[in-house]
Amino acid sequence: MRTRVKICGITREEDAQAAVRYGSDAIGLVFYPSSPRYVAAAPAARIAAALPPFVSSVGLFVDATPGEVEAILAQVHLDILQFHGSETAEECRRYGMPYMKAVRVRHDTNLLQYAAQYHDARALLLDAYLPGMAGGTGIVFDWGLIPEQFPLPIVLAGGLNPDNVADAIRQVHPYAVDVSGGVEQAKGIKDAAKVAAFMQGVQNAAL
Ligand SMILES: O=C(O)c1ccccc1NCC(=O)[C@H](O)[C@H](O)COP(=O)(O)O
Repeated sequence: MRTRVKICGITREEDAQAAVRYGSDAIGLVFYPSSPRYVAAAPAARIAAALPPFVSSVGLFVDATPGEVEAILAQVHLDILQFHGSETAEECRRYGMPYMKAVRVRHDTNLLQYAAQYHDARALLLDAYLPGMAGGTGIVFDWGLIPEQFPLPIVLAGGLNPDNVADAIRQVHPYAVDVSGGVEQAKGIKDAAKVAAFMQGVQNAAL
């Protein structure tokens, strides 16, 4: 099965269209006001509405209140929610929508315990741990910390780029890879050539 791709931190329609053009399966919209990749509801709604069928819109939240999430859901078509903070499983479930839980991995992280806790998540997104940063770090974590047998689909994130994504796929065999900084020209602004190179890297993993 082909490794799926999510390009996260999309703030502009042209970047979403480039992601789609080069074969991304999903785009991520960051609704975390402290992020340099934050996108407000109105442009996010336009970006999501312009996606073709079978390309998913993922809404990313970091410890947002239910009211904040509901306000986005009322305005933006989202296919799946991504919780990137310290949300409990109960908090992730409350919207009745498919969700992914991000886990920031460090040497003492018990990933199997997270998988049990968030057993109804569609996937666990594994990202690098960096104190003081919720995500989008551009840092690669030690993929050797991921158990070979894992009960949930894995979305591998953290410092992926066109040069390392094939190795990442060959080593981890994730369901999907997630990239933000590795395909940017500036924070929140994607680089179409890097997007194309990243997608080529994903394909190269299968060669
Ligand atoms: O992108 C951000 O600024 C961000 C801020 C807070 C939480 C999550 C954030 N981004 C998440 C992602 O873009 C991806 O899921 C992932 O972390 C990949 O980022 P990168 O290492 O830059 O490829």
